Amino acid sequence: MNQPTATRKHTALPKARILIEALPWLTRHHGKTVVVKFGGNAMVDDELKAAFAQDIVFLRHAGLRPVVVHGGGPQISAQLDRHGLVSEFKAGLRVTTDDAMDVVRMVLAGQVQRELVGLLNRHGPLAVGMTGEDAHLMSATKHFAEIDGEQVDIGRVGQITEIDTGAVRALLDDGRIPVVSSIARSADDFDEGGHVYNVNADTAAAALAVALGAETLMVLTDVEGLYADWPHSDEVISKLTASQLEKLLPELASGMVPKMEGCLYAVRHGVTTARVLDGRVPHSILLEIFTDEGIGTMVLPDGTAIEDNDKGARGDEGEDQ
Ligand SMILES: Nc1ncnc2c1ncn2[C@@H]1O[C@H](COP(=O)(O)OP(=O)(O)O)[C@@H](O)[C@H]1O
Ligand SMILES: CC(=O)N[C@@H](CCC(=O)OP(=O)(O)O)C(=O)O
Repeated sequence: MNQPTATRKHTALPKARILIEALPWLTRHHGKTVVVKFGGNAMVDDELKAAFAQDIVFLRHAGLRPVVVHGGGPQISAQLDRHGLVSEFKAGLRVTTDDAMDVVRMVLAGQVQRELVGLLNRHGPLAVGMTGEDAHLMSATKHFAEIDGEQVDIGRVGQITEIDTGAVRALLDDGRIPVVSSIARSADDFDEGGHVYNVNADTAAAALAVALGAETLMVLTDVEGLYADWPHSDEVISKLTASQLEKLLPELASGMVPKMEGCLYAVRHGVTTARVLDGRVPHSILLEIFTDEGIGTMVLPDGTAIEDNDKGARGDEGEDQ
């Protein structure tokens, strides 16, 4: 009779330790806003998406204010393909014709966002989906890609000019979880209304994190973090400062460009840490936050001490050093 009780107590100890490890983090971040970008490449299967939703709901119940910005690049490409439209990227951004824009909007707002809202709301009436068009959340003008010093027209790709955080803040104050699709309303004078722009989701997440005065930006993708010498090596850079990242930017390729530019912009404009995490690892958000090990790449503002092999410093996010 006594034996099973003793065994139960014993096996519960590591779980209790994990919760205790999280206590300082929870205390410090209570009430803080965290923007989490869920990349299309990280939405590998239903189990991972459900685990992502659980992590976000956990953050919300732990007293944080999570905001989700989602991607959907591969999902858009698949749908364009079904419509017989080709996917072309320049400087990491999708060349977006007017026809492609309809598909982008349909997939992001009508498919990916709806699925995430549904998964989050399995846990209660928490998530509310919106795009940058709603309540003027994101306004944008036409963005030209810079390639070899030239400004290249890549269609209906937008550059965010203004963010009105009113609706997102109201939802957060109401205990909801905003789920944002990276489509912006046009702020161009020649557009008489109704026109929208396709904004890279990493860029949108970083801009929203800054506008909300978020504590943390987390970017979930399909690699372990920022590789030092991609594609030749899989050595992940675990921590780097804004200046160190700035020096690396010209060497980065494809989807990592807007991702790391976004992280740099965020930490240069008041966000305390920006992290790139492997979204293919189930519960990567909770692992990063609630254990001392930490995974992925952390970008810190300049002037923050980076102590290698200091696991405690990871958990503490470096602010207090
Ligand atoms: N230095 C680098 N470190 C890691 N990944 C890199 C690097 N440079 C380019 N990449 C590429 O960037 C991809 C992630 O960007 P992207 O495909 O846009 O993902 P997401 O859909 O999550 O936004 C990786 O899968 C990898 O192919
Ligand atoms: C302008 C531009 O490139 N927009 C992206 C928007 C979606 C996105 O960014 O999705 P991921 O985060 O999954 O890559 C696109 O059309 O693919």
